[in-house]
Amino acid sequence: MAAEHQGREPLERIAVMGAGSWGTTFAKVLGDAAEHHGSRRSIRLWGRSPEVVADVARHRNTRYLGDIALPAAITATLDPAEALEGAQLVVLAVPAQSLRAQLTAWSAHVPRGAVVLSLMKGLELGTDKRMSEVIAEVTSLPAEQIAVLSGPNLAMEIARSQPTGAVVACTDHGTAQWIAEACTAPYFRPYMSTDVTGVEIGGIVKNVIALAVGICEGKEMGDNTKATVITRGLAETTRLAVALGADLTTMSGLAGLGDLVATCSSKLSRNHTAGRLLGQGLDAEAVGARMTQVAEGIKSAPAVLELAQRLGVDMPITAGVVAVLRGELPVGKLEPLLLARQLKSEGD
Ligand SMILES: NC(=O)C1=CN([C@@H]2O[C@H](COP(=O)(O)OP(=O)(O)OC[C@H]3O[C@@H](n4cnc5c(N)ncnc54)[C@H](O)[C@@H]3O)[C@@H](O)[C@H]2O)C=CC1
Ligand SMILES: O=C(CO)COP(=O)(O)O
Repeated sequence: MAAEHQGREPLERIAVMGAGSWGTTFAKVLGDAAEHHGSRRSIRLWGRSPEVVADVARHRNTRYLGDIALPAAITATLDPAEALEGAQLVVLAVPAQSLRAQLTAWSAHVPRGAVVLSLMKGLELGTDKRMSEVIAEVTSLPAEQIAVLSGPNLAMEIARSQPTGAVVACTDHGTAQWIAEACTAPYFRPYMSTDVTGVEIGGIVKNVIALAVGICEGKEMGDNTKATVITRGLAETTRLAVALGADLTTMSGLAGLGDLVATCSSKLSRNHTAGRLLGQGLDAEAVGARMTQVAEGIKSAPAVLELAQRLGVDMPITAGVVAVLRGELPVGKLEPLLLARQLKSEGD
């Protein structure tokens, strides 16, 4: 089926770089999808922990996914070159701030014809680049070989085969379709888009807004407050996305509103959890020490704010979260600061 698009061959050899909660879960999606379609597929998962790699050989990743069974198509290795050899699709699922260094080390092993798919939801500190931009810089691959996937995709729910949607975006529709077909599983429904910027910005900024909603929860505020932060959070996400050339409709889709709602309401979300701890009075350092998995919003928030300021985009919730993270604003002052802003029309 995939061979019908752009002359691409069926997707049989995949490397997934990153054996944390999302990398492992997405590998499972790809394995279950192949099984469902009766296709042959080899999925090589690269991990940096010998314990995790040994566990995956027993079809488990207990550290991240408890007793969930992994499909037989998944094998694991500590050797990035072995994972990448012959891969038609290279899936990246490491923390955003570590991507540039890791991909630089791996890039000689990325097959030239491969498509690289980012699962990451972070903005690079210091450059304010999206992950697709970092991938393009490091690998020099053309845009039609770089794709992103985002949406309301809390890994643990998907690992338990609970149904969800997602968006695969690539400037080349055929590439997006090739990937979407390859990851369509009975519980996973991808949609396609060519709006790479919008899909990435939705995923990046919702983590910052989830920190803000978590703060509200930590301070035991009610649902009106949280709904207001979510809605105005979507407004500032949309302003930034549109200023960067994204499509407005992406923001009301799964990678915009969908992911924002999931992350801001779920106890499974690491960003939401980190926000709750901030709201309870812990400082950013203490929160970081408590987290065992990446909460991308903590590092991405200052980059989002810098990007917005450079573009002249007003992002008051993001600015407040950054001030709290930097220890410049006591968490108790965030609410009065946001409420005391000058009156404006809702559409502005
Ligand atoms: N977990 C989820 O529900 C979802 C996560 N994402 C995104 O996927 C990306 C990866 O997230 P997760 O797999 O959840 O993270 P995680 O914290 O569960 O796992 C990260 C993995 O990267 C590895 N790693 C490699 N280099 C690292 C380094 N320098 N520092 C730290 N870890 C390193 C870790 O060993 C671990 O296997 C993030 O950008 C996240 O926002 C997106 C959708 C859902
Ligand atoms: O991106 C996610 C859900 O779509 C996961 O959110 P957290 O990284 O906050 O856990």
